[in-house]
Amino acid sequence: MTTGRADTDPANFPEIQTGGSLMIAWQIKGKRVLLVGGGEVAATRLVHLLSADALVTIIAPSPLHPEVSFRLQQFPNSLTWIDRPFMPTDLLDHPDTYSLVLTAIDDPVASSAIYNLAHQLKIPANIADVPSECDFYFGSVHRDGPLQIMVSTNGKGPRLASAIRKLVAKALPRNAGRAIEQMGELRKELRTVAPEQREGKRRMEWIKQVSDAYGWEDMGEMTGEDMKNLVAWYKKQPEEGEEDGVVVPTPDELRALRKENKKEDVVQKKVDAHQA
Ligand SMILES: C[C@@]1(CC(=O)O)C2=NC(=C\c3[nH]c(c(CCC(=O)O)c3CC(=O)O)Cc3[nH]c(c(CC(=O)O)c3CCC(=O)O)/C=C3\N/C(=C\2)[C@@H](CCC(=O)O)[C@]3(C)CC(=O)O)/[C@H]1CCC(=O)O
Ligand SMILES: NC(=O)c1ccc[n+]([C@@H]2O[C@H](COP(=O)([O-])OP(=O)(O)OC[C@H]3O[C@@H](n4cnc5c(N)ncnc54)[C@H](O)[C@@H]3O)[C@@H](O)[C@H]2O)c1
Repeated sequence: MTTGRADTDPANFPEIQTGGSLMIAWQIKGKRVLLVGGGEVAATRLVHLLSADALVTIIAPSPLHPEVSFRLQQFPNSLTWIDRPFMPTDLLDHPDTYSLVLTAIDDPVASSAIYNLAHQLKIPANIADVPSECDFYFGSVHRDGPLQIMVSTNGKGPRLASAIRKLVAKALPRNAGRAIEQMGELRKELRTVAPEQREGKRRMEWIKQVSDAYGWEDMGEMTGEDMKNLVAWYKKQPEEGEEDGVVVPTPDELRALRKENKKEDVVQKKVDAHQA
């Protein structure tokens, strides 16, 4: 956040340790990915790709790993299987088809050839187990609805990444994923009732206060009715003073509204009482 004051003391700026990788959440939904190989590692790649709603062409000769066969049945609209080894024309004849190329095959020579073709066509590629032929590495991923946590050791110790991922998952609040899902709903709802650009600052302050004031349990257990009451509360707030006028109900106040009748003036009364 800008303070309006030019602060030039480097001690106030984040320290930078170079030599890492760029950690991003790639929006691959609806885009096509080439996955070469149909074994155990290919099955793990499919878990990541399907979780991200990608479309996947799998090229691998029979037999497939049972999990890969299962995914083909489970996601017939997202997955296509070509039952043979990879051929260079798979890429050369389709230079604009694939957003991403992954290999998970037990053939280092074929792997390198595929990497070189992808490189030539400027398609990002991951060659499982060959860091020098990876434009990006996979990480160890924990998923709970919209919550996605990726642990990477930047190639130093994949098994340790897996161990850290398990530790992190254990330390999370029980319903973190659900609470985040609910927060997404609330943010969406607020943007529809207060879409104007000038509302942005107030809206953000409101969401910040809700995020800070509500525990994970409160957030996870919020009902549709609670959200309507919260949005009604927001709308009843005085607009003057922008973010300074923003007050959120406590979780108890919000729950109390459930039992009372749903007339808007009840919300108005509570807003007034809270601000008094
Ligand atoms: C995280 C995970 C994600 C996934 O693949 O889904 C992943 N490897 C996992 C497991 C795993 N892989 C290996 C073992 C055996 C034990 C060991 O060697 O430690 C185990 C552990 C096991 O099987 O228990 C063998 C291995 N892997 C690589 C090499 C080559 C090298 O390092 O040079 C070798 C040695 C081959 C050899 O020695 O011949 C390379 C890579 N593996 C990566 C990712 C990338 C770096 C990510 C990072 O460092 O954070 C990177 C660079 C490229 C890539 O593949 O993207 C997944 C855990 C998923 C989970 O359980 O949650
Ligand atoms: N990064 C990781 O997490 C990790 C972990 C373990 C193994 N690996 C590596 O990943 C690779 C695959 O491992 P796996 O356990 O899935 O092996 P696997 O033997 O189970 O599967 C290999 C698959 O590749 C297919 N294949 C081989 N040559 C092909 C070609 N030219 N075209 C298309 N398909 C081809 C096979 O038919 C098979 O489906 C190996 O190199 C292994 O060392 C990576």
